[in-house]
Amino acid sequence: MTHASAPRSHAAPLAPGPRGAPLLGNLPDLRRDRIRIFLDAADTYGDVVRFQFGPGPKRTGHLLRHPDHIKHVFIDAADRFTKQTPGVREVRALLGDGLLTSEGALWRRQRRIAQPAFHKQRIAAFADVMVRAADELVDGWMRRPRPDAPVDVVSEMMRLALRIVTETLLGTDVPIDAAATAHALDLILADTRKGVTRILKIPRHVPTPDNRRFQEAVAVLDREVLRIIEHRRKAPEGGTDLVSTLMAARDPETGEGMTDRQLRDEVMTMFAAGHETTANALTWTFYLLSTHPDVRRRARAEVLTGTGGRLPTFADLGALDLVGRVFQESMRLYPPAWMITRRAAEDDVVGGYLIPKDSLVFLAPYVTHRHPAYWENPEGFDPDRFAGGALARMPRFAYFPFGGGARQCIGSSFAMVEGTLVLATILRRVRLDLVPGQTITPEPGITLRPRGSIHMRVVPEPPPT
Ligand code: HEM
Repeated sequence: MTHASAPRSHAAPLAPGPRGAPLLGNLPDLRRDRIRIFLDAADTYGDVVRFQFGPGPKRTGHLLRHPDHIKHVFIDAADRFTKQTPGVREVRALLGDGLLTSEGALWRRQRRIAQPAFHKQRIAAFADVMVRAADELVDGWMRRPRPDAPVDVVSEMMRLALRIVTETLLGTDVPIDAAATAHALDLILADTRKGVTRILKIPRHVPTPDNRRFQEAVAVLDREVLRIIEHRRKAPEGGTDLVSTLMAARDPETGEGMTDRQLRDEVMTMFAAGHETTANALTWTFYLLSTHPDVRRRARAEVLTGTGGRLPTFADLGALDLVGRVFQESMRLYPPAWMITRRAAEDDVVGGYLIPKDSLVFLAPYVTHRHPAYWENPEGFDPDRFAGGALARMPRFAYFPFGGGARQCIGSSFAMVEGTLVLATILRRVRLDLVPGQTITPEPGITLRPRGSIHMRVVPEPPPT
């Protein structure tokens, strides 16, 4: 079996795929349950599956499951694929032309400017903030009249990750209106989710009730982001946080700084991309630990021995091997960026099939992370599958929760450190037990959230000795 992906060829056949309705193709099915349809289609048709959302290549999408095909799109043929996709068009209404959505020379310049804020030393300096924020979250739970009353882990993790990203990257002690921000983001994400698969596209400027609500929510976030920027402007020169770095950056050719609009787009991007994803990963992790008490017990034991019972630090990360693997395995089963999309800028051939110019490719960590050729018992939660550097012995893109190539997540190390330290800090003091009777299902939007809330009871652990 060969998975080599050759350059353009018009002789290549179209990929197989499920038959759809006459006009809308597979769109009605995908609107119903994208995850199930993708998994079933890959089982039935193999590593390259074609979906049709209407007539023409623009309404054609290819699910690519094989690690070599993922590498082809991210690395080998990266210049043949763009981010001109429905998802990016939707999030651009909020993020403008920030790092996640821009392309070409603008993206290259912005990435170069932002990169130093994510160097290992910087992340080490953020570790204390991450641990303190998580420990204070537990303090808050314990101070309630009934400390063991259930909490909604979805919103608690969102609040925590929002605090961490604002206090570290955005370098601000401006109190963010967390409730208003979370509400606005919820609304925007829900609307964006609908937008990607909406059959009838209504332009954003048409004042429908949905569009009005969307614009109001964007205005709430704009207000918070502008507060951060104004606060930075008033601060003395020479801050080392990301916002200061972006403000101080000068174009080497023109000597010009970033416009207010560009600054707003970058801060909004970090604000949104820097907390939604990590919060979802943490939420899924606590859910999985509550359903696998043996793993939870082992992870807590590691926290206590690895740190001697005190609060964890950046230097402890090496001793938190299992905790890190728990986070990795949780992102295998529930990758927050569950599907990454690109558009073919020219005809290409992947796995022997034609990928016509203008059609889409779907790289879905959710699907590849369950590829039966690479993962034993793919639906099982088993952090030990990552033990002993197992990942290094697998094909590079069998696991890719942070994407790959030049557009790989800039915050991946930040997120791994945050995930591991937050888990260790919380596991040290409490256990989160799933309140029975809830049906937990993933909701595939731009990110993979649980549908609704997840209520969990906070159970204090014996104090570390
Ligand atoms: C568990 C947490 C996270 C996951 C799973 C995740 C996932 C991803 C993925 C898959 C991409 C690539 C998207 C694509 O190729 O289209 C990406 C890009 C990006 N992520 Fe993350 N991310 C996480 C955390 C973060 C954090 C903490 C930050 C910032 C503080 C961040 C900021 C960004 C930015 C700015 C980009 C765009 C990079 C570029 O195109 O140059 N992410 N992320």
